[in-house]
Parts: sequence; structure tokens; C-alpha cells
Amino acid sequence: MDAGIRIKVCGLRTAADVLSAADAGATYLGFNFFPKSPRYVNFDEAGDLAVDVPVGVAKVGLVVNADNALLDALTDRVPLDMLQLHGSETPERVAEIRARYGLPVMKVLGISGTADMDAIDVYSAVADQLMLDAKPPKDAVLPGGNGISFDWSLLSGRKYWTKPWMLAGGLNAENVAEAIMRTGTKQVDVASGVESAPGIKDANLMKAFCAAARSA
Ligand SMILES: O=C(O)c1ccccc1N[C@@H]1O[C@H](COP(=O)(O)O)[C@@H](O)[C@H]1O
Repeated sequence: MDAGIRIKVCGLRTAADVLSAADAGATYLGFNFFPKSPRYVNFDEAGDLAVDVPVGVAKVGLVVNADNALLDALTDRVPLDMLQLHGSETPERVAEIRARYGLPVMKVLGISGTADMDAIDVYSAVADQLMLDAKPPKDAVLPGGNGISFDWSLLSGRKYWTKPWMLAGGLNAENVAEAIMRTGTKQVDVASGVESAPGIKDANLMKAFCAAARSA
């Protein structure tokens, strides 16, 4: 039986955000530990937010090229269910993090053309899941969360991939159903597309996004 679309809402900063995203039907809630992001939360804030996450909803920690000191402190203080690696982590580093912390790891791959697709097989060997996101512009401050989509037709001729994957990048309530239909993805991720301003989540937009994703 098809379990339906799985939705990750990323960059939650308040208890109200957490409850609204869970009520809307998100299956993963993302906490962003990249200090330059408008969606950043510190470990104490995330630890408090984690308490409000309903059972059955996964708590995902987003980090960018994090070293062991940061990950030791993070995993000590925040009860995460998954780590999202959104930097330029090598396959060896992904495997090391997975082994050291005993948590499922989702590696993000930036996609802007066919050449980027080769990384899918390489990282499938070491990660539990992949996220395919738009490659950030060269001058971008953030490696993700820029509200930019990539050419979804790059995924249309894909061969069988061995690991679950999630579509990200510039998704919102208006385009998510089309994105799901065109790519065949079973999982979608959104940050800026459900915000009224950078880092400010909007409960109605989260609700509309989840309803649109489920309608596809
Ligand atoms: O959201 C951020 O600020 C961010 C910062 C650093 C790395 C990743 C980040 N966000 C991730 O990117 C996807 C796509 O974002 P968007 O929907 O295009 O705004 C987001 O869901 C996060 O997983």
C-alpha cells in the first residue's frame, strides 16, 4: 500500500511552528543549526522544541560541514531522529558521521545539471536517504533555503535508485503538486515556501503546502 507523500517542513523556530507543522501533516520537522541562516536555532532552543514534537514525527537536525565537536554537543543535547548534511561532506565523512552517532543520515546533493546526477550512486552507498535540492547561486550566503528550484526534468529519466530520496528547492503550495507529479517523488521538503518573511513560518501556508502535496 502506498503510504502517501511524506513531507518535511524545515527551519522551525517556535513551539507554535512545531505544532502547526505537525497539525498540517508534516512527517519530518527540521531544525536548522547553520548559524548564518534566518532559521537558525541553538541547541537549547531546539531541545525545548523537540519536547513538543508529537510521537511519530521525525526530528531532523540540519548541519553544514559540521565537525565532531559540534555534532557531539548537538546529539548530546537534542534528541534527534535524523541528521541532514547540507554541506560539501565527502562520502567518507557521511559514513563516519553515520557510524559515530548511530543516527540515520540524509545527504543533500545540489543539482543544476546532468553532471550532478553522478553523485546519487556514490552517496547512496553511504547515506540512509538523499535530498535533491537546487544548487545555490555562486554568491549565496546559504547553501540551501534560497527558494530556488532546479530543472525537475533532470529526474524524469532516472534509473532505479537504491535509497529513499526527497525533493527540495523552491517548493510551495502552488508548485508542489506539479513537482510530485513530474518527478514521482514520495517525499518533499520546504523551508522558505511556507514563510511570510525569512525565518517566519506561516501556519496557513504550511497547511496549504501539506494539503497541496497530499492532493497530488
Ligand atoms: O533554510 C535554510 O536557511 C538553510 C540553510 C542552510 C542549508 C540549508 C537550508 N535549508 C534547506 O534547503 C531546503 C530548501 O529550501 P527552500 O524550500 O528552497 O527554501 C530546505 O527545506 C532546507 O532543508
